[in-house]
Amino acid sequence: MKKVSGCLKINITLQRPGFSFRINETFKPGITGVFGQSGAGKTTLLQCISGGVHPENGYISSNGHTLFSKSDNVNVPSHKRRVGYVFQEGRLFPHFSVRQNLLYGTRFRKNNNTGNALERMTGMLNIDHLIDKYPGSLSGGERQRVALGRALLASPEILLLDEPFSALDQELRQQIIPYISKVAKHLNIPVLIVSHDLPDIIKLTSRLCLLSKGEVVAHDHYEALMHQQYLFNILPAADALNSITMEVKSVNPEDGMIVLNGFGEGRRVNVTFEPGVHNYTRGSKMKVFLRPDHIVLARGRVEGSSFRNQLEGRIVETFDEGPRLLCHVDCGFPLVAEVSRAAGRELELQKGTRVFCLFKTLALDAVQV
Ligand SMILES: Nc1ncnc2c1ncn2[C@@H]1O[C@H](COP(=O)(O)OP(=O)(O)OP(=O)(O)O)[C@@H](O)[C@H]1O
Repeated sequence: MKKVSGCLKINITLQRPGFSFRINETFKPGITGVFGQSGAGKTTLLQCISGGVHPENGYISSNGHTLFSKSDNVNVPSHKRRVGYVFQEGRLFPHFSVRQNLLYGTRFRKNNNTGNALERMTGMLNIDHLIDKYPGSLSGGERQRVALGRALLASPEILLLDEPFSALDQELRQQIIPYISKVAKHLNIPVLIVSHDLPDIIKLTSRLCLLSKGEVVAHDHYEALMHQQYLFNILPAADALNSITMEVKSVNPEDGMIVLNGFGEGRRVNVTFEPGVHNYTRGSKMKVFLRPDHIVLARGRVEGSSFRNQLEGRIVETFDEGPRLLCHVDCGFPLVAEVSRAAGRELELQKGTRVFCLFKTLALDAVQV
């Protein structure tokens, strides 16, 4: 696949009855997760990039090429933009077989290794057995995988994925996620993913663009956004996840347990793994995910319990979220814990309170980075 490296620059406005869209952002090569409540303008953003919707003012450029410019009267038609667009429901050509749909994706390829690329793609997405079928006889998940393959085979300069995982079961998501990640790295192009599934997105990227009422309210790394109140105005608190980068300190295959080191002694976290399925080596980096409502806060260490992880820290901020209280805890690295307001009151949890964050190893989800 040809390596291209370039930014997607967008500075546009668009007016609809009751909705103003205004965006001035640069998307670097790599994956950016696009989040926002329903009607925030996520699909409008993707459609402006693909050429399906025309902004009223401004410009869009990709890798230094102008796709749209009001002042220069440029508006490259959709089919001439090197944009791969994968929709929630796939949108394949119904009268084409899977093979023909995939080959349609190769029409812009300049080299002649189409057959190899097709074979690699079908193997990777587990669709080789479907190659002679027609979209009408495929399941939603199968259609989605073919649509993804078709978009990638076109060697796009920009890849847009609109809710790409929603039709896939958990197993297929886990298969495709690393593949999307690998492709994004290899192609080195901007990839924008609209998804409501935060855990899947932050396994792919930590870069998020948050939209609200047609405007970008934040474009930053998830770890930084996690500690901003406005993330919780957009995301339900239950969807938020702690994401911590740690290092493997020791591996114990007998117990299926790895010990990870955070920052400094005493900041160790135990994670389970399946020996034989995953191989971890000392010193490798891991990303650990932990839901705020899977953390128990205690005023002291709890003896004689099954909690393998008890991290001491201090509350740096609290946020009222209706019946819940979000506590931002500094325990060498930042953690957000969610408790009921009643529990917060009884334990007198407030800024400065010393607490222990307790969580089971099984509450953690870890991926190698
Ligand atoms: N073709 C259209 N004509 C007029 N208004 C539209 C059109 N398409 C979308 N809108 C409006 O533009 C706004 C943004 O819509 P958009 O589809 O971009 O939101 P979204 O963030 O993708 O929402 P969702 O998560 O529900 O898909 C909404 O107020 C929507 O009603």
